Amino acid sequence: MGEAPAFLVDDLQNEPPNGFELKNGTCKTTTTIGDKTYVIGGADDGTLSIEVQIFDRNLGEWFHPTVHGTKPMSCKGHSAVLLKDRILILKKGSKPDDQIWFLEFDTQYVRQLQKNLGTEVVAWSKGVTGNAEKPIVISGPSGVGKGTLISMLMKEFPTMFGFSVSHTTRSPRNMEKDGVHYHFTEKCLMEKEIEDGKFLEFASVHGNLYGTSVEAVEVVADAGKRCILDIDVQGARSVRASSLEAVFIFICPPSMEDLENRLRGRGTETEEQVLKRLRNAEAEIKEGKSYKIFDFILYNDNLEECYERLKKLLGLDGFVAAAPKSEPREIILPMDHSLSKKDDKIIINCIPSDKDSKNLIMLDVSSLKGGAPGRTRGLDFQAISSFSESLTGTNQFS
Ligand SMILES: Nc1nc2c(ncn2[C@@H]2O[C@H](COP(=O)(O)OP(=O)(O)O)[C@@H](O)[C@H]2O)c(=O)[nH]1
Ligand SMILES: Nc1ncnc2c1ncn2[C@@H]1O[C@H](COP(=O)(O)OP(=O)(O)O)[C@@H](O)[C@H]1O
Repeated sequence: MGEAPAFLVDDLQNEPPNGFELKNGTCKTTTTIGDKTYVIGGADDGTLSIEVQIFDRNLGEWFHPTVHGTKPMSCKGHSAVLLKDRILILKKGSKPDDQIWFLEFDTQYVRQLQKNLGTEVVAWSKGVTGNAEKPIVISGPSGVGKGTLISMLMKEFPTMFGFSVSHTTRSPRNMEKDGVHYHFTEKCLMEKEIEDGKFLEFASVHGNLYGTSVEAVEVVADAGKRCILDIDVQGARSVRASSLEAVFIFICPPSMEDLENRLRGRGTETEEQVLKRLRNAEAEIKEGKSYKIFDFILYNDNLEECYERLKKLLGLDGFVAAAPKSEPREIILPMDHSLSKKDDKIIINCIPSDKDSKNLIMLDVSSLKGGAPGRTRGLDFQAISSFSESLTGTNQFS
């Protein structure tokens, strides 16, 4: 709860329209939803983040909501447009990949947090154009050949697939590099990050903590690649229960004897660790074969044959590795622009710097996907030089 500056209370009690930019030099906007006005803007305390305050018009009181997600860095100004369950923020004078953000106030993620915490919650997510392909979850007992198959796939299709780098509290093996094979971390640090909602899933496996951070999956999609997750059966179950749509593949050994030989042959575990992994393998194989979690089971008997079957089920048999995908389209929003909204289309009217430039940009928000704690994907941009009468001239934010 806090005191509002007098000028702000005056502004707010006059019921400003949504998207209203407060004229006090603080680059703040207001958006009213029911009895609450969300004031969004750069912090006045010299920090580089955009702050959110809520003015409850009924009570005439201010409060700070609990803020989740990745916060945007401060900017020279922004515009705000109210959508169904989130506020679209267009940052002015920012880099193309940092212009569009969403402040969620009524998404499923926010509602769940509100229920758990019993406080007012908002969550930030960054807006990204285009969609991500469904991630591929690969599971199976230790030593079955998951890592080997994933390496083969990434080697043959380097521009198509990216690996989700998990966090783990186990120690690195000889050849393993931090940030490449795993993010090697401390238990207390990882537990704190799990509590902060930074993990999509986590599990205790063979006596260590492993987990997939939301960021690990998002950075792969940001690079325009399909994400591969190498996680245990418990983790696969958690992802299956989450909102992330994925393809689930279980890799099964031809026999326990083969599994034992591979594990021992790899020579990366102590005898005690080998025995623990073999004990856990029995339950994992039972669950994997039950088809409750997995869409496909692949038997890794002959490695080359198994790899061919993996490629086939991913639609890659006979596929010639493609040239790198083109860079995502980018549009630079000028500092000076005005906005209008009709249905799911937002028209950004740019004040042109030269007369030949296209001065209308249409932002389509009809197919938004995802959101906090990750990115909001599915945005589409189109530069247009003119637009139909029915859309221009409106200056309403609804
Ligand atoms: N739940 C979960 N399991 C993971 C994650 N990363 C790795 N694992 C699983 O943890 C288990 C042990 O992995 P690791 O220590 O690399 O040993 P390896 O499987 O014998 O190579 C394997 O079943 C992995 O699939 C993760 O982020 N989440
Ligand atoms: N089909 C196979 N036949 C024989 N050895 C295999 C096969 N697939 C993998 N291996 C070997 O088994 C060991 C374990 O494979 P790895 O990919 O590390 O398993 P995981 O990642 O599932 O723990 C490695 O030494 C690998 O070279």
